[in-house]
Formats: sequence, structure tokens, C-alpha cells
Amino acid sequence: MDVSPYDALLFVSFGGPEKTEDVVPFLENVTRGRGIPRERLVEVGHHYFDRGGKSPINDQNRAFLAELRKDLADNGIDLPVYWGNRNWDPYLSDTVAQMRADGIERAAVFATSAYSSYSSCRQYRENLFTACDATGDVTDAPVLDKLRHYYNHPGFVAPVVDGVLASIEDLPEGERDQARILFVTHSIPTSMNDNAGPEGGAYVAQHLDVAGVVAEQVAERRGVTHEWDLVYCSRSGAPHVPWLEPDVNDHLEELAGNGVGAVVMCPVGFVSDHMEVVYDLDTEALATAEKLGIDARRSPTAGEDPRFVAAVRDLLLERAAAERGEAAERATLGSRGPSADRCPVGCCFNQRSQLPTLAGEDSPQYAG
Ligand SMILES: CC1=C(CCC(=O)O)c2cc3nc(cc4[nH]c(cc5[nH]c(cc1n2)c(C)c5CCC(=O)O)c(CCC(=O)O)c4C)C(CCC(=O)O)=C3C
Ligand SMILES: [Fe+2]
Repeated sequence: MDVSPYDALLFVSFGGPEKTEDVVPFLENVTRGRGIPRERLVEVGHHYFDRGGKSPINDQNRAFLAELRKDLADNGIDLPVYWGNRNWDPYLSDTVAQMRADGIERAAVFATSAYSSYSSCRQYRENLFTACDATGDVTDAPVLDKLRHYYNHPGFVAPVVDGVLASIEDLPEGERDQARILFVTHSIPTSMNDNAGPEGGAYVAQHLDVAGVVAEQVAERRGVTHEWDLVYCSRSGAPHVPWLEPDVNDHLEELAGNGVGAVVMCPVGFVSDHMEVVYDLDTEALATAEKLGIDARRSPTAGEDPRFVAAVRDLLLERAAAERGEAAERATLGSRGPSADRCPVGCCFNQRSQLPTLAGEDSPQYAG
């Protein structure tokens, strides 16, 4: 398998605390300069403290990495896989320092975030720049090519569909066919969605597109059409700043008022069952549903499903071929087609943070 021009794969994630003492410094890393109200931080701190200070995300990434290394080896790809986080150990800058020491020249970058927006894409690209800058000259750091968005890759969609089907089957028989599917993702400020992607609005548009695909496949497989909505969780920020709505809990109330008795919550905005999923959905939203008398299930994320792991290999091979100037097959579902390999200038722009980025058209690593 030809993976040239790459001599490494860099796996980038959010990071999370592993023990009680980590929680406050982790939250400081995440929220530095972002104007998050103190009450919100205390509240989110509790989600972690209540679970011994440990987020599930790092163990999920370790498990994914083990499967990914196995998948690559099984398919004859001999490529070192590095792991760096934006907000916790192993920190991205330490990982890039190691890559420099190992003589890595060019790496494909896979981020555990599938959609466009400042928080879910551009901020990752800022952090790539900072990590290269903090460890020497950006232009002699490994060239970092972020793999395209994969929310619409068949290997991401397939396990999500299976998960929704399994959750529907788990409902009492008399309720299954009426079950409403709530696709859930992280809320972001509406202004952040307005600037998401090259033309704006991409965060919501991508979610709506993939939700439609999942709903359609579920309907095909069951022979029953389920109504669905896109809803949001984990709202943060100051109360006067508008964020995407409806919140999943508010929406459950509205559905209960309309006589909806069964719901499947599909966390399509997330790639693993991390804290947003186990707290905001499994703890909070399921309790809301129970209080309202709605029978609810939360369907699994793609996690370490072998089809999702294989999607990373597919994206790597696709991009390697494209960078070699060969025709590359780009698997997608839905109506939006593949996102650009290199983010256009100004993609996911954020007024409040104008740090330099890598992996876009204007990356200093692509100059000349
Ligand atoms: C779009 C999006 C994703 C999905 C894409 C992706 O995965 O990247 C995501 C993922 C995650 N968010 C996470 C944790 C946190 N996010 C916060 C704050 C914020 N998230 C935002 C957006 C997103 N976040 C935004 C606009 C803020 C406001 C502050 C700011 O403008 O940056 C805060 C601070 C407290 C609070 O404000 O709630 C925490 C602790 C964890 C780790 C979970 C774990 O530990 O298992 C993960 C995977
Ligand atoms: Fe977040």
C-alpha cells in the first residue's frame, strides 16, 4: 500500500482529565480566554469530580489507536501513528517534538471531530500551528495535512445507523414504530455556525445532511419511516450569547406535550462516548425523558467500530493518492460531497481568535 508522501499519521483529540487533580487545570486549558461563566465551570467540574476526575475520552482514544494500528498493519501499511491532544496529556506540542526528533517529514492528521466549525476544525488547525511553532520553526516541522471531514464517510455513518436500529429494537415492541429519532450534537454559538465552513452555516448543514442519510437508511432497513429532529446539548457561554437550539431537554418537553412516547437519542455529533455523551445524554437527558414519561434510549457512537477504523485508513490512502497527483476515490454519502483537503482561506473564521493555522490553503508549510 502506497502511503507516500506520508511517513506518519498524527491522531489529534480533545483530551480529558484522568484523575481528580487534573480536573481544574484541564478546565483552565479548555476555557483560557473564552469568557465562560464561573458557574458553568463549577457545574462542568462536577461532571468530572462525580466520576473520580476521570473522563472516558483518553481510554476511548487508546482503544481506538490500538485498533487503528492493527488495521493498518493488517493491511500492509507500515506507518507510525502518533497521538496528541489539544487540552491534556499527551499534549500536541510534546507529540510534535517527538515527531521532529524521529525525523518525521510529513504526516496525515486525523482529528476526532467530524464536522466544520471553529471549535471542531479551525481551532484544531490553530493548535497544530502552535505545536509546530512551540517546538522550533514551523517551516521545518513535519508538514501536517489534516484529513477531510468524515461526517459523511460511509464508515462513520454505518455504525451510527446500526446503533440507531439496535436502540429502536431495544424499545418495547408497541412503541418501536412510533419512535422519534433525536440527532444530538454539541451546541455552538449561532455566530460560530454562521462562519462555519467556506460559505458559512456548514456545521448545521452537515449535521442535517448526515441525519437525513441515517434516517433514510433506518427507514429502508425497518420498512418504517421515523420522524427526526436535530437538537443540541452542552450549551455553554454567557446567557446573552445565542447558541444553537433547541436543547435536547427542552425538546423532550415539547415532544412530551405533543404526545410523543418513545425516543432514540443518536449522538451523531460525537465520535465516542465521552463526557458530553455520558453526562449530558445518559445522565441528564435520559432523566428528563423519564420524568416526562418518554421511553428513551441513547444509541452508541461510532467508537472503535471496525468500519470507522477502516475509514481512517481509507481517508489516509485517498489523501496520499491525491497528494501524489493521482485520481483519488472519495467515498461520501448524502448530498454535500467531500469537503476540501485544504481548508480555504478564512474557513471557520472566528473574530475572537485570529491565531495562525496549519493545513489550510494559507498554511506557511504549503508556501512555495
Ligand atoms: C463543537 C464542539 C465539540 C465537538 C467536536 C470535538 O470533539 O472537538 C466539543 C467536544 C468536546 N468538548 C469537551 C469538553 C469541553 N468543552 C467545553 C467548552 C466548549 N465546547 C465547545 C464546542 C465543542 N466541544 C464550545 C464552543 C465550548 C465553549 C468554550 C469555547 O468556545 O471553547 C468545556 C468547558 C466547559 C464548558 O464550557 O462546557 C469542556 C470541559 C470534550 C471532552 C469530553 C470529555 O472529557 O470526555 C469534547 C470531546
Ligand atoms: Fe466542548
